[in-house]
Amino acid sequence: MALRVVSVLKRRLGGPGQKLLRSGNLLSATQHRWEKMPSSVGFPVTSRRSFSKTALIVDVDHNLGIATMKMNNPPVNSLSLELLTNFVIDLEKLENEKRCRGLIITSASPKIFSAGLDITEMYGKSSAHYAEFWKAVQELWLKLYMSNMVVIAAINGSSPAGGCLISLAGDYRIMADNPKYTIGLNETLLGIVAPFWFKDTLVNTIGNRASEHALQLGLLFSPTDALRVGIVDQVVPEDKVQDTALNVMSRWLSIPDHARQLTKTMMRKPTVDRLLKQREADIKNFVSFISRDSIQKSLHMYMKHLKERKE
Ligand SMILES: CCCCCCCCC/C=C/C(=O)SCCNC(=O)CCNC(=O)[C@H](O)C(C)(C)COP(=O)(O)OP(=O)(O)OC[C@H]1O[C@@H](n2cnc3c(N)ncnc32)[C@H](O)[C@@H]1OP(=O)(O)O
Repeated sequence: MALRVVSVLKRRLGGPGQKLLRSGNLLSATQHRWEKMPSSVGFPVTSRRSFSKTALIVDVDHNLGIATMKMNNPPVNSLSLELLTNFVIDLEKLENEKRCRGLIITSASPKIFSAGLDITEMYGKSSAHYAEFWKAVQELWLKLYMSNMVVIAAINGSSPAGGCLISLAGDYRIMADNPKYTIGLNETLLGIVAPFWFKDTLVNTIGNRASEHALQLGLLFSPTDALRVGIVDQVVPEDKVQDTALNVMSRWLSIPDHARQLTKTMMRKPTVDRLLKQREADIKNFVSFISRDSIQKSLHMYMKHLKERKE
C-alpha cells in the first residue's frame, strides 16, 4: 500500500513533493490518513484544477474530491449540440480523474438552470444534423445516468424538459425555493413527445401514475410541488443551494464507492440497456418525427410564442 502511495505521489507531485517524500514526513502523514479511509477514497492532496470552455465552467477540488460544473451558455443554458458535446467530453475527463468522486451540476446564469434542448437545433436543419444532435443527447444521458461519481443537481433556476432530464439523471436534486422557477418534462406543450428513456427516468424517480399525469399535461412544477411529487429531493433558500449540495455530497461520499456504484448500476442498468438495445432505432425515430411538417410547424410556433411573450 505504502509503495503504491509513494509511486502515485511521485507521479503527481513536482520537485517540492519529491523532497517531502524523501524526508518521509509527507509519506507518514499521508499513510496515516490513507489507512483511515475506505480503499476507494484515495488520499487527500490539496490541489484545485479548472478546465473551462465557453459554455461550461468546471472546477475540481481534489482536496474534497468534488467537481462543480456550471452551465454557462447565456441567455438560458439551452443545450446546443456544442454544449452537449463539451458536456460529454468534460464528464469523461472527470470520470477519469481518480480522485474526483462527486459532481455538482449547476448554472452560472441567474434564474435559469437550463431551458432544455436548444430548439433551434431541432428545426430547419438537415436529417443528418438531427441525427447527430439526437446522438449527442443520448450520449449525455447515458454518461450522466451511469456516472461512477455521485451526481447532485443544484437547481438554481428554471429547468424545463432537457434541463429537467439532466437533473433527473443525477442522484439527488436540490432546488432553490423561488416560486418563479419551474421544473418538469413539458414536451407535450411544444407539441412533441418525451422519448421513452426520458419517461423511464421520470418513472424511476416519481413512479408511474405521477409520471403519466406530469407527462400528458406537460406539467411544470413549482419547487414546492416538485418536492411534493418527488421530482426534487430538497428545496432550500436560494442562497443555500450550493452549501446544501456540498453537505449532501459529503453524506453520499461517506459511503464506500464500490458498494454505492454497484448499487447504482443495479438500479439503473435495465433502464440504460433499453436504450442501448435500440439506440439507432431511437435516432431514426427522432429524425422522422422531428422532420414532419406538423412538428416543424409546432416548434416554429413555440419559438415565436417565446419571442412574442417579451414584446
Ligand atoms: C417518438 C419520439 C420522438 C422524440 C420527440 C422529440 C423529443 C424532444 C425532447 C425535447 C426536449 C427539450 O428539452 S425541448 C425544449 C423545451 N424547453 C422549453 O420549453 C423552455 C422554453 N423556454 C422558456 O420557457 C423560457 O425561455 C425560460 C427558460 C423559462 C427563460 O425565460 P426568460 O423570460 O428568462 O427568457 P426568454 O426571454 O424566454 O428567452 C431568452 C431567449 O432564449 C430563447 N430560448 C428560450 N428557451 C430556448 C430553448 N429551449 N432553445 C432555444 N432558445 C431558447 C428565447 O427564444 C429567447 O430568445 P431571443 O428572443 O432571441 O432573445
